[in-house]
This record gives sequence, C-alpha cells and structure tokens, in this order.
Amino acid sequence: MDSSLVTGAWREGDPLGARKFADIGDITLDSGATLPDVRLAYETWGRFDGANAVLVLHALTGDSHVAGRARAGHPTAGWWDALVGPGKAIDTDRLYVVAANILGGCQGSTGPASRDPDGLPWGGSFPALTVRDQVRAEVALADVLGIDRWRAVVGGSAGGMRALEWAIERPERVERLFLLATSAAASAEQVALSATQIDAIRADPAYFDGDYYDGPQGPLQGLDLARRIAHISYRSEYELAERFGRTVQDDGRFAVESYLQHHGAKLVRRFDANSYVVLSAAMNSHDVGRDRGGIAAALSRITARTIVAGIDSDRLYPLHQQQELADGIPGSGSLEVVKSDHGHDGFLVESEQVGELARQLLG
Ligand SMILES: CC(=O)SCCNC(=O)CCNC(=O)[C@H](O)C(C)(C)COP(=O)(O)OP(=O)(O)OC[C@H]1O[C@@H](n2cnc3c(N)ncnc32)[C@H](O)[C@@H]1OP(=O)(O)O
Ligand SMILES: N[C@@H](CCO)C(=O)O
Repeated sequence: MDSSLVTGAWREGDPLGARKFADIGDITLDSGATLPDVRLAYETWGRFDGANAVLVLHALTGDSHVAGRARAGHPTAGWWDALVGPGKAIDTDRLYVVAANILGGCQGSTGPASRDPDGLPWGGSFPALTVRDQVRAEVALADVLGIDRWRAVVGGSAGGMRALEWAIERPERVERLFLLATSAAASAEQVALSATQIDAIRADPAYFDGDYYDGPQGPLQGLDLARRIAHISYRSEYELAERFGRTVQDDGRFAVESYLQHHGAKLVRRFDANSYVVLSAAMNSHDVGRDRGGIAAALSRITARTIVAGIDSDRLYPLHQQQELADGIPGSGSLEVVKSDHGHDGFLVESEQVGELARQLLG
C-alpha cells in the first residue's frame, strides 16, 4: 500500500474524498477477545476547523464512499451524493465530513478477508462483533483524527445503530444526532430476516465455514440469495406491486424476480460473504438496553440535539421503532415521517426530504 495513504489528522493538501487508512491498534471486543492491529478505511470531505466535523455512518453494505464520483476501485458514485457535497444539505463548504468503512467490512477496513496474526486471511475464524465493538473502533478513529466532539453523527439503518451507540456511550462527544430508519434494538423480525440470510450463505457448498479465500470462488450463490431476501424487505409491498405487478419478461422471468436477481448479482460483485455474515450478526446483537438497565435508561443518557426520522412505508424498520427513539431521547423533537413508496431504502432514495431534515439539524 502507498504509505502516503496511511494518515492521521487531515492535512492541508489532502485530496478530498480520497480513501485513507488509519491504524488504530488493538480493539477489545464485547466477547472479551482482542482484535489485533485494526485498520479502518475512511474518506473525508471539507476542511476541519476544530469544531465542524460530521460523522456519516453507512448501512449494512455501504462503505466510506458517501460522496464523489465513481473512480477506480469504486464503480459507483457516492451513496449519499445527493446529500453530501458543496452547498448540499450536509455542506462540505462548511462542514468536515468523515465516513469510515465499518469494522468487519470489506472495503478497506479490518474484516474477515484481512490477515490474522499468522498472516492468513481470518475467514471463518474472524471474531463475532457487536455494534458496540464497531463504535469502539470508530471512537479510536476519531482519536487518531483529533476529533474530540462531532458537530453531528448521522446514520440510517445499521448506520443509525452505530450513531445511537455513539450518542449513548460517548454523549460528551456528540453534539447533534440524526437517526434514520433505525431501531433501539433489533426486533424479532429483523433478527429472523438476518439469521435466514446468514443461513443462506452458510448453506452454500462453497462456504467452507468461511474459509473459502483460497478456493476458486466463495459462496456467491448464498450471498446472492441473502441479498435478494434482504432486498424484498428493503422495498415496500406497494412499490413492488406498482412497479412490477405480475409482469413476465420476454425471458420468462417475473419482472420482480429479475429485479431481485439484478440486485443480488450486483452485490456479489462488490461484497464479501463473510463480511455479510459478520455484519448481519452484529446487527442482530443490537440492543442499546443490554447491560444498561433497559432501552429507556440507555436512551436517557443521550444529550445530543436529535432528529429521529422514519419512512412511512418501511416494513423492515417500522415507524413505531423510531417513535420509541423519539419518545425516549431527551433532546429529540417529535418523530419526523419521510413519505415514500420505497420502503426502508427511502433513507437512501428520498434525498430531498432527508436533506431538509439534515439542514434543520445542521443549519
Ligand atoms: C448506506 C448504504 O447502505 S450504502 C449502500 C447503498 N447501496 C445499496 O444498497 C446497493 C443496492 N441498491 C439499492 O439498494 C437501491 O438501488 C438504491 C437504494 C441504492 C437506489 O434505489 P433506486 O434508485 O430506487 O433503485 P432501484 O431499486 O430501482 O434499482 C435500480 C436497478 O434495478 C434495475 N432493474 C429495474 N427493473 C429491473 C428488472 N425488471 N430486471 C432487472 N433489473 C431491473 C435497474 O436497471 C437498475 O439497475 P442499476 O442499479 O444497475 O442501474
Ligand atoms: N440498501 C441498504 C439497506 C440496508 O439498510 C444496504 O444495503 O446497506
């Protein structure tokens, strides 16, 4: 790796939106295990003035490329391009935006495909992670970057889980909080869906208990299937009916079937199945109330000015979950409802409504 990419704090002349890496040392996990020599990949936009840093936390299969063009090694534009950039709702002319690839991920941060202390890929022996472990790594990154306090921490879905953990565990470091389409604890249905997706990967004969990196291919069919199951839950019943109905394509597939296959195939090209397993299991561990006297006690620790938003057609993270957050967080206003036909993915698609809420929080 180009050592100039291994950085600490932002420096004059840093390329904007270029991926950098921070070596944050060992992380002690909730399980008691130690994950050695952890590295997080991250990107930044804007200039740090000591008090203008905003942490944007991606969801399950996102990464640090929140904003910016497609580039070598990253075939898509930023996943929140509509919201993050000069003059946009999260205005990089004013704010210093930081986004890291999640611990356990596969876009540059330490994860199952990284080398273990013996120099071999971790594979199936990569330790189980919790959302709190992932935030512990992000706290270490903030320390490396010299960011004592975030102007705001922002996250949707699994990103919202980490944003919550930040605000509960480090309230003094989070001035404002934006929670989107997330929950205080993974519900039975969320656990059920993720557990089934994990099993789809494990059932693939090419999985080899996670030790597939030296084989011809990994559990691509399992990952594809997992993504298709997930994607159904990311969109609304109404949308699928309106867009696809019972239409059958010329190739004999239902249009909706073809659509899901398209999304499955796309993920397989950019994501590692072991990371999918580790990150899905981490989401299933999510419960802000664990060892804190329950959800209400945990939420009462948050001091940040908070906006909680949900999507009216989200069947995966239904509105009552965000209502619980808005009711329980002392500095939250009433629940904001984003109107969308797109279900859970509304937090990625409805940039105008989500952007307006971000402006309210950051303005
Ligand atoms: C914070 C984070 O989580 S970052 C991760 C975000 N990215 C992802 O999750 C990647 C998966 N993608 C998605 O979830 C969604 O595409 C979003 C949220 C990014 C965008 O949603 P939308 O703009 O509504 O896209 P939509 O769901 O309509 O999908 C469009 C794709 O389906 C394809 N498609 C539509 N109908 C069909 C069909 N019948 N057969 C095959 N493909 C189809 C389109 O060609 C298009 O392909 P492309 O994305 O390769 O250009
Ligand atoms: N499309 C999002 C949904 C999960 O919240 C992702 O893949 O991360």
